Amino acid sequence: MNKDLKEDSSHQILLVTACVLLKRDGTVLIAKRPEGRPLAGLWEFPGGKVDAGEVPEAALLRELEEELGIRVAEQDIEPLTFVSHAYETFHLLMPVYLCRRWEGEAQALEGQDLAWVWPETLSDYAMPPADEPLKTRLRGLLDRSLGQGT
Ligand SMILES: Nc1nc2c([nH]c(=O)n2[C@@H]2O[C@H](COP(=O)(O)OP(=O)(O)OP(=O)(O)O)[C@@H](O)[C@H]2O)c(=O)[nH]1
Repeated sequence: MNKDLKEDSSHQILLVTACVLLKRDGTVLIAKRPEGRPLAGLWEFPGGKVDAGEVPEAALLRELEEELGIRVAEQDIEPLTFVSHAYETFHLLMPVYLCRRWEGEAQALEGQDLAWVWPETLSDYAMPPADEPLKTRLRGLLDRSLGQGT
């Protein structure tokens, strides 16, 4: 373990779930964090913190309903990748799921801007530092996942 990792180990791990909602046309949903919140103005994948006593999948389904008003069944989310990123004051551990089927139309229920974007254009959007590696990784992951025809 290098020195930086050791120092980071004193930080609290924050477990946050995120979702790549993928439409049939190949676009994915990103949401802009509203003013007044940390990292305001940055685009991110829908999701949020896992509450104490909650399992990540339940947290994700709850957040998707609260933030976007869509209902997702647990069997319709699948693990896609994860992010492990050291922020100044906490260490983010973020499982990222893929979802291709949901009920309802995504609405901005928390005052956030929403955008359906092509994965290859994610680099045009300012995202939190933790999401930077996802911008390039996602395209390959989605190609592979769709190639499986699941
Ligand atoms: N949902 C989500 N959170 C992300 C992403 N990238 C990233 O760094 N985060 C960080 O993960 C944390 C999620 O916190 P949040 O404030 O959205 O969680 P929440 O919806 O439960 O908010 P709350 O504290 O108001 O209940 C924030 O520190 C946010 O910056 C991402 O792509 N999606």
